[in-house]
Amino acid sequence: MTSTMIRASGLTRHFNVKKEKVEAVSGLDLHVEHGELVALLGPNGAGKSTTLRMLTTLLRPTSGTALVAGHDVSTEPKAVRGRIGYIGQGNGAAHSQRASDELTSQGRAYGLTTATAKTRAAELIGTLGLDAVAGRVVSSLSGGQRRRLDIAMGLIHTPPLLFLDEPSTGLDPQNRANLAEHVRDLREASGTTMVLTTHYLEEADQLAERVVIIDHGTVIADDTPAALKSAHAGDRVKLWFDHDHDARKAMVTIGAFAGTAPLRHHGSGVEVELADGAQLTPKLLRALDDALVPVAGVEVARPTLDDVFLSLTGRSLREGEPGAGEVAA
Ligand SMILES: Nc1ncnc2c1ncn2[C@@H]1O[C@H](COP(=O)(O)OP(=O)(O)OP(=O)(O)O)[C@@H](O)[C@H]1O
Repeated sequence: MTSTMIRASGLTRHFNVKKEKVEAVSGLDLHVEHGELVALLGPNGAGKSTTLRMLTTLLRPTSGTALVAGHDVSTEPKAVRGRIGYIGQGNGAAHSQRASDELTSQGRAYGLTTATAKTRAAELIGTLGLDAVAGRVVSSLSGGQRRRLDIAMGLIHTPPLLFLDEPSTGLDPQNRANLAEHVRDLREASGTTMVLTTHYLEEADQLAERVVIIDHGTVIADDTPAALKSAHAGDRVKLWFDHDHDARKAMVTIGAFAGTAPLRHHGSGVEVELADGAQLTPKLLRALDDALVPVAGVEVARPTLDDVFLSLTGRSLREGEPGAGEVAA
């Protein structure tokens, strides 16, 4: 049986910055069912954290409504807070308590008895792979361990709904993968509904069952990663040529072959989007051969969520990252 965990309608939040109105979130709608793992994905400043802060009652909406775990965030904030866990950006102050004690204290703060808090802390230490460091002071933990402790802190009172604001920001790829694995295990073991924000495309793709893409404070797409990719992006075929003039010549053949499919040209590389790359690439190579354009290399890649974002907005989520949008030679 499913039931609605979050129902937000027309959620809006403005900020006044030096007499100018910043519309951080504008008319955002979001539904999350019990047991789902949903990622809010979007570029910097898209409004993900502001959305999370409204859903967790840390910030009042300017307008719109949100029911979270059955309660209204504006009129029943206390009831909402008792039913959720929230792991914000940069939690985990450098406390001098031992990790296990920190967790037990947090449980006591939520009204658990000492015995229950200790049992629950031990369970979470096990699930999150913190056994080896449970007796160490929190300030001595690594970034990845600290982040897992943050998650344990957010789950100590066994909330049915957990919010994680950019849980893996600042972690290296290995720790990011490790954290993702723990989040998945936790969810499988407990059935906790989870909503996380991220600007890591791979994280959203691999971890979430549903990805809600946010841009300029509003939802621009909402579906499973696979459905988003098949609806908004085809396969990416990258071709390399020995000379720039070959690449330019190839553009003519490819343009005629692929019709209106988007083309990107960078130096001696060309990128083309084909609905079925596996089937059409050999035909494309034959067409280039017939046109006497020698191809130096080819690669067919399945679309990523970045391709989806690009197709929806004309921008890359990776803008600003080295090599973004280029076809490497
Ligand atoms: N307290 C605030 N005062 C003024 N402007 C704010 C405040 N909080 C957020 N904003 C602005 O609202 C917009 C959305 O910010 P938000 O932090 O929600 O984005 P985000 O998607 O979480 O970005 P990031 O991925 O960088 O964390 C940004 O333009 C930001 O500068």
